[in-house]
Amino acid sequence: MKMQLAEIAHAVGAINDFEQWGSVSVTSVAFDSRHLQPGGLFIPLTGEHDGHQFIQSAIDHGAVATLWARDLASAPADFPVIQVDDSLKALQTLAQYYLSKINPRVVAVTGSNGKTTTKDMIAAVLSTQFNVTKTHANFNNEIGVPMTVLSMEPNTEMLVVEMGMDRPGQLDFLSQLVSPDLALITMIGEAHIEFFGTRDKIADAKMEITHGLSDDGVFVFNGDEPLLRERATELTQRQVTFGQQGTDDLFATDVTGTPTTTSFTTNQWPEVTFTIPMIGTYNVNNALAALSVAMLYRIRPESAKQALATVSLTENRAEWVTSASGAAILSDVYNSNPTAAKEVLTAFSQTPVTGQRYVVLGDMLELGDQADAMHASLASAIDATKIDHVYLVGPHMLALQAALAQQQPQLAVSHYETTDLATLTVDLQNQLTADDQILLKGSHGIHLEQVLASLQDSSEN
Ligand SMILES: CC(=O)N[C@H]1[C@@H](OP(=O)(O)OP(=O)(O)OC[C@H]2O[C@@H](n3ccc(=O)[nH]c3=O)[C@H](O)[C@@H]2O)O[C@H](CO)[C@@H](O)[C@@H]1O[C@H](C)C(=O)N[C@@H](C)C(=O)N[C@H](CCC(=O)N[C@@H](CCC[C@@H](N)C(=O)O)C(=O)O)C(=O)O
Ligand SMILES: Nc1ncnc2c1ncn2[C@@H]1O[C@H](COP(=O)(O)OP(=O)(O)OP(=O)(O)O)[C@@H](O)[C@H]1O
Ligand SMILES: C[C@@H](N)C(=O)N[C@H](C)C(=O)O
Repeated sequence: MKMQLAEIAHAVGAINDFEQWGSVSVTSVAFDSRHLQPGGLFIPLTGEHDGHQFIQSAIDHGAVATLWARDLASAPADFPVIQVDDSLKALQTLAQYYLSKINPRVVAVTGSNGKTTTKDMIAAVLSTQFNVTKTHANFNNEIGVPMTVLSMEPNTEMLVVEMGMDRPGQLDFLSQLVSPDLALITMIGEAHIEFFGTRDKIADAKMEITHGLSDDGVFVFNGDEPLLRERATELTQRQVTFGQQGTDDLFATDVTGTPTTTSFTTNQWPEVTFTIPMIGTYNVNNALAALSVAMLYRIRPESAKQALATVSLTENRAEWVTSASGAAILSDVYNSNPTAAKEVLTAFSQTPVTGQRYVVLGDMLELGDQADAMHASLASAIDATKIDHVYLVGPHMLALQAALAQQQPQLAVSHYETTDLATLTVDLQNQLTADDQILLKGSHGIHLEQVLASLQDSSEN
């Protein structure tokens, strides 16, 4: 971005006299002082601590100005300050102003699973024809979405923004903030069901992404999900469905896979075989979502094919890496919930291996009073004839351990507390050989990425 401080001050409704600094040029924003770039505007937010206390760090990292939601007397002397009532609201207001200034077409993506993967795929296919800005990593909430908007270069033509939620009303706010031209829902699972109770209520909350959709906008969704089909009938906007069934506008045919790629054709372009660098039929759905957007924005299928084949994906989403001992690790450690865990367990169990197949499953969080039943249900995706040892982490996984003991008593199963990742790591390091493969899957809060890092670290093995 490139704006003068006077323009920013007017946009956010500054309550102090900023005129003396009006010509200061701002080229980026950051809410973490450690991420400030020279020319940046510091936006102090309040988390466990108050961000205002890091103003000197922000200045040291190159900040040329700061928002300030505290008394001016506490602000740094002789430094450009824009005083506001609420810095988070100011961030969001500034983003809305900047969005109207750049005026890109906006594609908004949500869903219980697949948001980040689909966002990356959509950005890849659109980038063959447009200047695209997309959400960085998983920046998808009331802080992440405005940060994404403000990361746009002035020549941005398409903004692909991921929207997350774990409470009703959050997507309504985010959708109204960016007024999408295209709203997309990948699927309805069980993520954060603790705060909703049923998948119906999750579907209601996900549909909020259409609240900011323009009248001539388009709603794109997984047509294989009845909860979405029935809710889509209430919309007046144009709709496009994708999925694996012949009733969808865009559906896959002839799906084939290898451990590292999945290929498919579609009803819309039967002569074109698409290949994605990912395991799992579920990722075909993410690619179909992206191809639906490509179709709507008239991207040539050959261009979309090339873009998907070389898509740059966010790490730790069914990503193959190698352990220090040479074993193949399927890292799916960013997050977990029942649908996601079953999908990746099924895909992993089908990959050819010369050695052993191991699975590490961390607790799935935010499932509420359904947690134990949902953890036990993973047993249906674990086949003792294909998996040699299951390592479980967390209190909820005790329910799965009990289910496996009852249903497949011959299967080797170990359980660890969430505070016991070091012991699990040593046990795995002692077990893994170059012929083996291992799946790591668990909720963000279980931090299996620590186990992953240790397994990859040759100095530890
Ligand atoms: C409020 C905030 O800023 N949080 C960020 C903060 O975390 P924390 O509270 O621990 O900060 P501190 O108390 O340490 O510091 C307070 C502030 O001071 C800043 N600061 C600190 C030290 C320093 O030296 N200099 C500083 O300037 C600091 O940055 C704070 O602003 O810091 C963490 C580290 O930087 C951030 O990770 C944290 O950011 C939170 C998680 C956040 O929301 N970040 C967004 C950009 C984002 O989109 N993050 C996504 C995850 C979003 C997510 O979880 N989505 C859910 C669905 C939506 C749920 C929604 N209800 C929600 O709450 O998010 C999903 O399922 O996908 C991401 O990073 O992946
Ligand atoms: N279409 C899908 N259907 C079911 N599961 C999926 C799908 N896409 C991805 N997953 C699973 O969800 C995991 C997370 O993928 P991704 O990060 O793209 O989703 P997300 O919605 O952004 O997740 P989060 O909300 O946790 O950030 C994947 O590693 C995979 O296990
Ligand atoms: C990443 C964050 N949005 C999330 O899903 N947190 C839950 C509790 C988790 O850690 O899985």
